[in-house]
Amino acid sequence: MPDFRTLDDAGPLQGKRVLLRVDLNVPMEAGRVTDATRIERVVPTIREIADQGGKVILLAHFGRPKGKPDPKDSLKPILATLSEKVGKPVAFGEDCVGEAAASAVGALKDGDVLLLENTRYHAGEEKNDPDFTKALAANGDLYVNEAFSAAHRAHASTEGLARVLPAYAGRLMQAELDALTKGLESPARPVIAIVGGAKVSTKIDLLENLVAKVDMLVIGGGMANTFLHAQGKDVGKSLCEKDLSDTAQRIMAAAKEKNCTIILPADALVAREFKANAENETVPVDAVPSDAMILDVGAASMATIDGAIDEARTLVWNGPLGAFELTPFDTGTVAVAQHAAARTKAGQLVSVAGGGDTVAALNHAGVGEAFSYVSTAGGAFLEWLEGKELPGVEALRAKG
Ligand SMILES: Nc1ncnc2c1ncn2[C@@H]1O[C@H](COP(=O)(O)OP(=O)(O)O)[C@@H](O)[C@H]1O
Ligand SMILES: O=C(OP(=O)(O)O)[C@H](O)COP(=O)(O)O
Repeated sequence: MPDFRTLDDAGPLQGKRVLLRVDLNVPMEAGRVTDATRIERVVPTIREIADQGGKVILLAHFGRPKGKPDPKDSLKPILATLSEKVGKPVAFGEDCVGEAAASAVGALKDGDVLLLENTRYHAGEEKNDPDFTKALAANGDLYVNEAFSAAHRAHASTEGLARVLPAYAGRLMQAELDALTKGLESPARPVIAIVGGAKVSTKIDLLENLVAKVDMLVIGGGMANTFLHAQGKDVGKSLCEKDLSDTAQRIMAAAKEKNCTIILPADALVAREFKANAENETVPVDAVPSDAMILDVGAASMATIDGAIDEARTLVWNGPLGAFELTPFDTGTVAVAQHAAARTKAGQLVSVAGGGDTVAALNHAGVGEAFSYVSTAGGAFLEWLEGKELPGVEALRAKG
């Protein structure tokens, strides 16, 4: 039994304005959604509320616009895919608060669905500002949090609203917590974690706790470059947060103390341009040309990672090993994903992966269905794994 209220406790929804926080931070390319998993996973809840005659008002963020409107982070381009998946037209409000939001909400009939523009267009969102929370709450009778993948953020729409409106966990929120608890509460050992991707500064700190929970930690993607730099290697023009060298060193020391083996790439696929089919070569990580970027792990690293997976009985994975959206820099991520999927199918591995881009990468590798569980969450999943209470979930509990 969950220790917070769920949609089952919300009473009749007919005519109610339901503020439904979802995560629509989906991978996009040229204005089109390239992986709709996060949308598909919230559709049942949208339909459930609409079918009961509730007015569904979707709140979501996109990208990191830093408190100001920025057209490149508009949610409008997502509307077509959202409507298609929901199976009926979804209205759009040009702002999530104020007059634009109020009139869009006022125009809703029972069972209608409305998407409001990016909550992060307002500085009050990330500051969890009480006045901004009040402005959001003005358009709802109740609040349902369905955004497990943003629950590690204590923002107005993920945390604040739960404190000012009757608050409930959505079906996906419930399902994610149930599945992760069942799959990973007492994982079969050894446990291997793979952490890659591009959100280095927001994820690096949590590796310090993670090394105490897992037996092996594979570091790939942009995260690996930061560690290679901390080891004194020249990573050329690679995505790398050089000012986080101390943090990387601290994590390597913590891993040693906790007997967690850190696996960094030994070789890398490098290129001079960040584009598909850019001229590329495989080099050892201590021979990266100063004008090149590491865009994927090399073949020797893939073999090492596959070998480590063979020793493990549980895999947790967030963050692609390379820039998988661009061929051939998807090679490492695809090969390792397929290897993990084969081990899972053979009953030798429990594999749990998550994150907006990681899910897209697994689908790209054709193994989205083959993993034991695929979460919509990346950073939130890793924080949950560390044992941290997620602010978005905690706020729901307080209302329980
Ligand atoms: N070596 C690299 N250089 C540049 N970008 C990379 C590299 N490796 C991975 N990435 C990028 O990381 C992004 C995904 O990172 P992140 O957002 O942290 O993952 P998730 O959404 O799964 O949590 C992808 O867009 C991918 O292209
Ligand atoms: O995409 C997300 O997280 P993820 O990249 O960890 O999967 C969430 O929407 C959170 O976004 P944020 O990391 O900008 O707060």
